[in-house]
Amino acid sequence: MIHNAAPLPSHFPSGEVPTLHGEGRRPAGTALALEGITHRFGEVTAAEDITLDVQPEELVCLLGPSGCGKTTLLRMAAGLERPQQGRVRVGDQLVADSATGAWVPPEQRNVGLVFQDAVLFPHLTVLENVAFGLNRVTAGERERRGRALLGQLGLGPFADSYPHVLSGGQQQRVALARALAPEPRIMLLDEPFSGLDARLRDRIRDDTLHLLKRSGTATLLVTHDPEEALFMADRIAVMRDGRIIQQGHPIDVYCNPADPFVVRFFGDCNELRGVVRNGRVETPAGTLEAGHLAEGTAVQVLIRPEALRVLPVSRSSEHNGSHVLMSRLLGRASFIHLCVHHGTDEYHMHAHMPGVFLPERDQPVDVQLDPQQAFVFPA
Ligand SMILES: Nc1ncnc2c1ncn2[C@@H]1O[C@H](COP(=O)(O)OP(=O)(O)OP(=O)(O)O)[C@@H](O)[C@H]1O
Repeated sequence: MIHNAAPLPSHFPSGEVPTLHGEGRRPAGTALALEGITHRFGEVTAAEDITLDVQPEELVCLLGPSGCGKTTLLRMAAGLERPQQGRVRVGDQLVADSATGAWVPPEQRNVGLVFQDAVLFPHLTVLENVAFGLNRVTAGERERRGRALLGQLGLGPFADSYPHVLSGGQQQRVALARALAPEPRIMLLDEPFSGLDARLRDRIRDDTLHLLKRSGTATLLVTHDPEEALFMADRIAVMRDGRIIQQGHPIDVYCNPADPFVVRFFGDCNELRGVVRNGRVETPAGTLEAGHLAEGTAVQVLIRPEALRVLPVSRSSEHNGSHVLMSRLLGRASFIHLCVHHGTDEYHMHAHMPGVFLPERDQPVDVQLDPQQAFVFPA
């Protein structure tokens, strides 16, 4: 059975992103900790015994499909939702504890919040919006910091404009600057780029990443977009149905997925069935190690399209008959529909090849398998 599935230049030439925090002001200790959070809305379990931390300067992505509970966790960190069970800490401060009823309201948590739709104060200028939360510093310092942040995000010329003259992407950057201005202990970003068109989104993502990293701000980013998580995250926590099913470095999550759901979530793949024989599993494209799985175990095999290398060969009577059904250019890669012969069986498989690689229909091919992009799980 087969399941079918450039950033623009940054504002900041490499190494030129200004620093928000002064040197030596890096915070110590965990920036955010969610401990044993369980939360239900009626029959729906939005969070089930969630434990997650964000370290200083770290960018953690909560990644999962719609409705899995990402926003609920972010809202608990922000203080917009009280956990029915569990604790929340921001820095050293216990801000919510279901056992004792301890509760610190959002405005006292030292968190920065940015949602999908930037909501700016329409009656304040862009600079006044950014300086809004800076009420403990002098007017001069407010203006200096506000202008510095706007400059870092390429919005300096708009400082004295009102929000309605800005594009959606510019408004989103102002919202980011406003949230960053008070130097929060943690930034909480909920799908902040999803309302933007693709090219603008790539650019704002890139600018945001550089700004957060240079400012050393710990960040929890909610996204349903696996590419965004890979681009932004130091650590990814994959969620499904209110649970974190895997967390780790992006490479671990991508290359050592915990289960088929995680593999599929990063992109459609070729799915096959097999059986462990002599510690290995045979597939139409090649043989895979079965790891610790016992002899005779029925398995499912998930093969990413990029795991398949397609080699055109000349037509001959010795060739096994594997051939191209269709080729399409996706842009940076080419997508090839294959009919792969294996014994007396034929399999429809999908391959991704880098660049422009468009073999014609019926072209005989050999297919090679990169085992690092193929995964075996008990069926
Ligand atoms: N206030 C609420 N009342 C009732 N159900 C809610 C409420 N908030 C969230 N839910 C439900 O809890 C579950 C988790 O929702 P949540 O918004 O946290 O998921 P999500 O992963 O952020 O999804 P999305 O990406 O679509 O925002 C969903 O089934 C949602 O319908």
